[in-house]
Amino acid sequence: MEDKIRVLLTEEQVDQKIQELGEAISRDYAGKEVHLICVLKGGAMFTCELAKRITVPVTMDFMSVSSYGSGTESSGVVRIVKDLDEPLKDKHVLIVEDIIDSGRTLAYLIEILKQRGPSDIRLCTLLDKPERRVKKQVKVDYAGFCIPDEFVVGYGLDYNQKYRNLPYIGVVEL
Ligand SMILES: O=P(O)(O)OC[C@H]1O[C@H](OP(=O)(O)OP(=O)(O)O)[C@H](O)[C@@H]1O
Ligand SMILES: Nc1nc2[nH]cnc2c(=O)[nH]1
Repeated sequence: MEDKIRVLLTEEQVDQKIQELGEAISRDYAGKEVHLICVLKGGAMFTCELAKRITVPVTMDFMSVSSYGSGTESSGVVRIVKDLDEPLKDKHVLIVEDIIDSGRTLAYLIEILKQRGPSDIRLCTLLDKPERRVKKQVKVDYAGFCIPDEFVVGYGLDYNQKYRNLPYIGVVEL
């Protein structure tokens, strides 16, 4: 059965925002190389679109983490399913996520990546749900949109593994 999806952010709004983020990142990293870390699976589409709009030299790596949780809640106990291929020593690391919700996944990830000796670590997310934050120490350097506490899909985000391919952000009307 098809779910009913209400559009929250159109494809044009998302494209425009990614362009702006790409420009801001290119300005801030002028004269440097930025090492993008894509957090799979949700971060894949956003990372690719963002990378296309960054004008400083870019390298990319991919990581997959699984957060033990029930339903739509993450628990903060995070397991690395696929680790990075490259070391982070002396790199300007930019973690790219589709969404920060409780902040549990990122709080854990930032702690383990810091131990690998990067020059600096920043965080870029397409969507932020600040009202939901449990881990207040997670500081978002680049946020596309702050959204209300609704379960969203599209642009990499899934509902039971579906809808990651939607070119817009929507809410599944249950
Ligand atoms: O701030 P938090 O409450 O920790 O939630 C955010 C995390 O949840 C989503 O991933 P998910 O576990 O759904 O995996 P997926 O990207 O493979 O779909 C998202 O990509 C973040 O990694
Ligand atoms: N698909 C999806 N995954 C999430 N993980 C944390 N918040 C969300 C959300 O709103 N949608």
